[in-house]
Amino acid sequence: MSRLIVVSNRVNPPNPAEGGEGSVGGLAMALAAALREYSGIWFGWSGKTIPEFTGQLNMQRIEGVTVATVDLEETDYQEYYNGYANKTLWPLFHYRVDLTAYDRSFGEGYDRVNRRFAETLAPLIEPDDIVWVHDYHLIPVARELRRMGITNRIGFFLHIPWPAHQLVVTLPRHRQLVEALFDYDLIGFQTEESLQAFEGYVFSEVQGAKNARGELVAFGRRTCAAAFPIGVDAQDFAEIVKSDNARKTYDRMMAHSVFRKMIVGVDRLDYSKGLEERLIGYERFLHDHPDMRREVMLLQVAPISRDEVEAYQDLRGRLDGLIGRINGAYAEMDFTPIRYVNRSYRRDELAGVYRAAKAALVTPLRDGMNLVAKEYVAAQNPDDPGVLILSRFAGAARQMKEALIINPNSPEEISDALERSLSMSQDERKQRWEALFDNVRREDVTAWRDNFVAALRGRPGPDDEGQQEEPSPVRSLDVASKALRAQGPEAKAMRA
Ligand SMILES: O=P(O)(O)OC[C@H]1O[C@H](O[C@H]2O[C@H](CO)[C@@H](O)[C@H](O)[C@H]2O)[C@H](O)[C@@H](O)[C@@H]1O
Ligand SMILES: O=c1ccn([C@@H]2O[C@H](COP(=O)(O)OP(=O)(O)O)[C@@H](O)[C@H]2O)c(=O)[nH]1
Repeated sequence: MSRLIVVSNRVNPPNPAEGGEGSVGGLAMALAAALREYSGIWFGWSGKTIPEFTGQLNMQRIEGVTVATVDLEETDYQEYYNGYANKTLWPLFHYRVDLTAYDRSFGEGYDRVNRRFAETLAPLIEPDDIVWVHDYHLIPVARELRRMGITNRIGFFLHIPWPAHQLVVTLPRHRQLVEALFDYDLIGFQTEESLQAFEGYVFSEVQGAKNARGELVAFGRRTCAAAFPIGVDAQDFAEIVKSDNARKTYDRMMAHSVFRKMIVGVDRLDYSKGLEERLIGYERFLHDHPDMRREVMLLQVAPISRDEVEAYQDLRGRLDGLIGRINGAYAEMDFTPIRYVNRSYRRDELAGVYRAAKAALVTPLRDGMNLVAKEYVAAQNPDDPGVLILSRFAGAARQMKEALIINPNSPEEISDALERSLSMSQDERKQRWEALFDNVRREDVTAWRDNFVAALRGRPGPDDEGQQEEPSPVRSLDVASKALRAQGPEAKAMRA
């Protein structure tokens, strides 16, 4: 059986010093779960910087997975991670052109680090391995590996939205970026919407087409693109919620919210998460429902993220002000409307918090998926579940239609949804939750991984005929979709 080599900027080895938990963020959580059943290698940045890049690999064996990390130079970190990844691509792909910085040095740092990643990774790749690269930090990795003669199957998954064509073209080097994606055998997106936006760019900007096999053809190459919505390890989460730590947290939260219904929000402190809009919606609720004020409290967990980037520092300052204003206006001597914490919590603690909350506010302005929405559902008590309030702009909204779907730009919609969720009958809550949980359980992280890997294995290998074919304008069924439909038992057999 060939090995799976996973490549991502953020690598999440469980840290014994943190009680077995790794870093916060959906990608790391999902990959840790996805790799558990595969014998493979997880390659990426160590999270550390050194004065000069050495390419020295730090290898560790953690719970059956070989983790290989590399340190980056401080300039790499500034230009590639803080720069091109988080000041250019992240805001642009989340529709924040106003926050997007186009600095040539960022692009150079991005290319350099991608080359360094590829050069360090290449010696680890064996002929039968399949390589799966993750997220916007690492789009050019396949191009660099191909330049070094690596012919293995290489797939790419984008965890964040692919934006509309009009936004992509604002990027000075948009063509090179998209061309680099054509060095992958398979490109995965979170949603059909992102897939269509990507195809829209290929058809109208670079005159690409789909061939009779449903492959995208452009730049004299062909690839396959499809949507693979990521999920959570629902089974694992349902177990975690029964653990001692989760129960203790649940009891603590219940004791702290006696006579009150707790509403919860859990997000990295990021402008894409719609935290300001959420708080303004909650303020509107407090204003419009004086009778319910003393019945509720909002717990917002917001671990600091990317704090060297100005837009994140500014957001933090604005949130401090906004929360101070709302608490100042509505607090009583024995009641604080918003409890706000900037530290991160372990999964088992979060599971207890989710279960104690009567409603969850997940209100991103744009989000690739949003795993918190799925974790909240997975953690509920089936006999007395809470209500999920979910932004229509989260990728998760495509699958979670039984949530209360809102537009986060409307304080009234948030306020109305809060009122509705807190007065919803148990029958309605159960009905909605059952449908949501069914989806969270079926379309979990294992299905996501197996579907992607099966589709990637189904792609023609280097020795197959017809790699460079002429585009034909026929738009037919997606090859990846066919692979997905065919993959049930095959995918199971692929687990190591
Ligand atoms: O690595 P960081 O800079 O600390 O940021 C954390 C991660 O944020 C983003 O997560 C995305 O992936 C999730 C799982 O697919 C998805 O649910 C969420 O909507 C995305 O925002 C980012 O894409 C990751 O690369 C980061 O590691
Ligand atoms: O204090 C915290 C806050 C968040 N998370 C985890 O971070 C992930 C956030 O993923 P999501 O897809 O919602 O958003 P992202 O941060 O990846 O954009 C989820 O698995 C959360 O459980 C965590 O472990 N501790």
